[in-house]
Amino acid sequence: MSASTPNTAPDPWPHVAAGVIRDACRRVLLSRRPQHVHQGGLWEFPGGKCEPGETARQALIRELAEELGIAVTAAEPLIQVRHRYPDRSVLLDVFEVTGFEGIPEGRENQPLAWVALEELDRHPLPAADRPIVTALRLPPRYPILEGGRTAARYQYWLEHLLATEHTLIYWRARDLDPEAYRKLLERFLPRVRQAGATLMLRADLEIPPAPGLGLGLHLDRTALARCRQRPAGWRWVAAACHTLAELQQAQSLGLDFAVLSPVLATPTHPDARPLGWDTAGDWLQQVNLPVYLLGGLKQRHLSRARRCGARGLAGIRAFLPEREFNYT
Ligand SMILES: Nc1nc2c([nH]c(=O)n2[C@@H]2O[C@H](COP(=O)(O)OP(=O)(O)OP(=O)(O)O)[C@@H](O)[C@H]2O)c(=O)[nH]1
Ligand SMILES: [Mg+2]
Repeated sequence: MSASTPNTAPDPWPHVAAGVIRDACRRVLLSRRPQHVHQGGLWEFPGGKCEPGETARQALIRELAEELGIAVTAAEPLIQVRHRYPDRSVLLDVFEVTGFEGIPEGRENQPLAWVALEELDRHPLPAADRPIVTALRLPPRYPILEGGRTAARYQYWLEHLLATEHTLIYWRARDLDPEAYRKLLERFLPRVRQAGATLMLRADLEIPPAPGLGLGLHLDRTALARCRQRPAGWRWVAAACHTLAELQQAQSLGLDFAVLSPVLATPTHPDARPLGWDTAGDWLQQVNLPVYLLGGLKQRHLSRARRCGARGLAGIRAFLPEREFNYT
């Protein structure tokens, strides 16, 4: 069910709207559930069940007025999560509240806490909330470094991305031989760490993990098919997916996020049949993973991608200066 579809009972997945509210320091607001209710005593993103005939957005606005005394003026979809607890199932429709009036207070006497994203692990949340926390820690854009050919151009592109505040970058560079790839990685690492960014590495080169260095692993199709459990030691592990079965495989392995492609036609893969927005949106509803959409997308497609259920956009050309691709 999409965020704009009114809720009609009976629903095997009771629909719940929840909101991520931030303060000026980017901390998020949690409230503690009373002991006697479902998942009692745990912290949660404020919200509650949709009433019959209500959309998730309407429920969000009503619940946050009732529970916190604030008036939501703007909210964007963050992620949908379907989760089966032993005693019930829920469909959580999570929004980032980007505008509100009033000061949040516990109108139902529930304790509130403003928590930095790095501190969220200290607040026990319901199991369904894990992909929500991951989605919050991931940025909306996932640039892919590819087609640079020379070390100098790759270095220039990396600096461009870091300077434009990209904090998650896929170091793919299939046009370099493994030796050149590794050498450049050594050169990039201090810069990436200094910028507080994460560099995702190709899985086929079998570079060992180095915890604490800001590195992640991006599994291509072959690596995903071979993978039996989430590789340990990486900040993030992601998978390139092209089918619903691959998205489901990434989810069941406990990977952190996926990239789904190609959404639109793209000159880099002229033979690949684009999925289109509708199929991509349909598949995204069936998994709980944060997913980036890739393939023929431009920066202007970000809000469409998010409405479709994606965390954001991945791209090669979309994040670099256009003229950089005019060389021959
Ligand atoms: N609001 C909220 N609910 C969550 C989260 N995670 C999660 O599993 N849930 C589940 O979603 C359901 C929310 O229902 P609720 O009981 O809070 O609903 P409500 O605010 O309308 O309360 P009410 O039924 O007492 O009026 C619960 O089963 C709760 O365990 C979360 O982060 N926020
Ligand atoms: Mg509630």
